[in-house]
Amino acid sequence: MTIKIAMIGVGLIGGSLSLCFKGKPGVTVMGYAHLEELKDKYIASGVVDAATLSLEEAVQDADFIFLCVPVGLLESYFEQLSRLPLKKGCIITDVGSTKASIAACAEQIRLKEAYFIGGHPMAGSERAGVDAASAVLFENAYYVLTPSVHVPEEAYGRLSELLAYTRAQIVRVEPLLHDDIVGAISHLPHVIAVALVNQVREYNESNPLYKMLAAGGFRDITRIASSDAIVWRDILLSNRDVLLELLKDWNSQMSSFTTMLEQKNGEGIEDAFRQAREFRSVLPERRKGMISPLFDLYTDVQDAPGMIGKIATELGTNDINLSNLEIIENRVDVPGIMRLSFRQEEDMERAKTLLASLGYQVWI
Ligand SMILES: NC(=O)C1=CN([C@@H]2O[C@H](COP(=O)(O)OP(=O)(O)OC[C@H]3O[C@@H](n4cnc5c(N)ncnc54)[C@H](O)[C@@H]3O)[C@@H](O)[C@H]2O)C=CC1
Ligand SMILES: O=C(O)C(=O)Cc1ccc(O)cc1
Repeated sequence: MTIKIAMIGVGLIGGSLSLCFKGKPGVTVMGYAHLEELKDKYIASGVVDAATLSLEEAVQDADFIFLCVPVGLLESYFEQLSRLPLKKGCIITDVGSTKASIAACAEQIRLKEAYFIGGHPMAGSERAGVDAASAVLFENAYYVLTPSVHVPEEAYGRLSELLAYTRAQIVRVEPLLHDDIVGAISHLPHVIAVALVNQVREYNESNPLYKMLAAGGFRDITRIASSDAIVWRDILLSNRDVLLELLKDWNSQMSSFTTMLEQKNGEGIEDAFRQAREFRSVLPERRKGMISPLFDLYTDVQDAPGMIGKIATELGTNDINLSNLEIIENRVDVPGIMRLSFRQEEDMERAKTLLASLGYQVWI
C-alpha cells in the first residue's frame, strides 16, 4: 500500500512531521513551497521526498494533507483546497496552535469527498524554519485532535494510525475548550515573557548593566520570548477573545501583588508562593505534554549510570515500552530515586513484576 502525504508549509512543525513520516513503508512526502528558494531548500535538507510550487500538484492523489503554515493563512489554504480535485476519502488536517477558528471555517466550507480533522501537536520550540525540524520533536508529547461530529471514526482512526509515527499521544478535545486551555498554559505565558523582556529591554536603554546581569535564570525563564513573530502574531490574534479575558485575570493577579506590597502584607505574599508551589508540585513532570499522566514506577538508585543501562536493557529485552526514565535527586550526598514512566499501565505492571523478580526494590 502506498500513502502520499502533502505537507503545506515545511517549517519547524511541517518539517518535523515530514521527518517522522519520510522513509516509512509505502510513504512518500511531497512538500509544497510558496517560494522557489524554499522548494530547493526543502529538497536539499532531505526532509521531503519531493517538493513543488504548485498546490494542485502537491495535493493531487494525496491521502493526507497537512496544513503547517502560520494560523493566519489556514483559512485561505483550506478554501483553496476545497476548490481543488482531491482524492476520495483524503484527510486534511492542520497543526495550528488555535483550533476554534479553523473548525468554524471547516464547518462553513463543507468538503465533498474529503474530511477535515483539526490537529495541534503540543510540542515545539522557540525556533522556526525547516533547519530547526527534528524527527523526535513530538515524542512523548500530546497531540490534540478536534474532529467534528461529521468525521467518521474510520477517518479519525486512519489519521491516528499515521500519527503513531510521531510517537506522540493522541488526545481528543473540543476546539473551544482547547483554545481556553492552551490560551492559559501557552499563549498567555508567551505574552508575559515578551512583556517582561521588553520591560527589561527599556530599563537597559538607560543602563546596560541590566543586560549584563540578566544572564542565566532570566534568560532561561524568558526563552519563549524568542519565538517567531509572525507565528505568534497569528496565534494571539486568532485567540484574541480568550486572551482578552485571560489578561483581565492576569491584571487582577498583578493588582493583588501591588496591594500586598503597598500594605506590606508579608503573609499574603507567603500564601501566594505556597499556593503556587503546591499546585506546581502536582503538575505532571514529564517534559512535554498537558493532560493525561504517565504510569510511574520508582526504585532506589545506588549507582545511577550502571543501573540505567541495566534496567533499560532488561525492559527492552522483555519488550516493555519505557516512555521516560529519570533520576530524582533530593540531595547531593544521598542516593536518589529512579522514576520509570510508562504510557501503558500494563507495561508498568509488567516492569514492576520483572524488576522485583530481579531483586530490585520497586514501588508505585
Ligand atoms: N512553533 C511551535 O513550537 C509550534 C507551532 N505550531 C503551529 O504550527 C504552524 C507552523 O508553525 P512553525 O512550523 O513553528 O513555523 P515556521 O515558521 O517554522 O514554519 C512555517 C512554514 O510556513 C511557510 N509559509 C509561510 N508563509 C507561507 C505562505 N504564504 N504559503 C505557504 N507557506 C508559507 C514557511 O515558509 C514555513 O515553511 C503554526 O500554525 C503554529 O501555530 C504548533 C505547535 C508548535
Ligand atoms: O517553545 C516552547 O516551549 C513552546 O511553547 C512550543 C510551542 C509553541 C506553540 C505551540 O502551539 C505548542 C508548543
